[in-house]
Amino acid sequence: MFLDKIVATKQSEVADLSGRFSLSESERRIAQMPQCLGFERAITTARKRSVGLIAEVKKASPSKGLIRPDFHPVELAQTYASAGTDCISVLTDTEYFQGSNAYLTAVREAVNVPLLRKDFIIDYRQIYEAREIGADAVLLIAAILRQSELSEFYDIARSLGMDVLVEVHDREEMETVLELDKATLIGINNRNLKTFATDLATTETLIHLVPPGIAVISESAISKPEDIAYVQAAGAKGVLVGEHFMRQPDVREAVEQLMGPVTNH
Ligand SMILES: O=C(O)c1ccccc1NCC(=O)[C@H](O)[C@H](O)COP(=O)(O)O
Repeated sequence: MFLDKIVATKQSEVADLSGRFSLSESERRIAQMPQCLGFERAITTARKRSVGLIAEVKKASPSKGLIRPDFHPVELAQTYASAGTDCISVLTDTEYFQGSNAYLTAVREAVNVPLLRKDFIIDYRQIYEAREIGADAVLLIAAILRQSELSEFYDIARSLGMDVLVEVHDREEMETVLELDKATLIGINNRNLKTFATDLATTETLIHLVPPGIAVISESAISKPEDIAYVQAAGAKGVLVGEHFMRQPDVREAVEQLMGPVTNH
């Protein structure tokens, strides 16, 4: 299964990271960094439109291969920022998405928009690394973590001042996350990470399980205003969009066409 392959790659990357990671050194460097920008606040209470937008900087993917050959992460992030994007997701995985930690750091220096490190976190050291490279939030994927790991990693991220987007794709994952009673921001991924099949109805089916007070982001396979209307009607407070924007020559226009004008909510 492809997700197992990704996790195996992450295990070898983490083995490498472990060799150069010092907790005390990382804590010392983080203590000297500015505070994180409020990712969750930006996509929920402070969002610029009735549906919040996390726009993704994504060069390639396992399901689609190379998506944007002419790829300039900083320019893309600046365009997203000027188009009124609430948050930006930057893929840092190299092997499968042709992303990079350096892209996130460069984007951090160029825009004043909260940033999500989009990667496959399986070890606490990756959370410290996320903070050090400039992330304001991390993604925790329920499909690849035990409940105890979700809990531990959630607490570590929060202790470092970052917000957490906890991602689920099915009922069992949602129940695991809700039972934990920590997540205030849940991403429902419309893409099955094991088969790559996408279905927006995933958001509509799972959102019914979410109690009030938890904001839901509908992730993946969103490309039309009707898709936005559909997940909004289901109850999503925001969307995460990558491939659709990456395939457009004029990204700013694509954001405006998909999301409509900024209304400051
Ligand atoms: O995008 C993939 O092919 C993929 C495959 C395996 C694991 C994760 C994958 N994508 C991560 C994401 O969740 C998306 O990048 C994100 O939700 C944006 O989706 P989209 O708008 O469809 O690019």
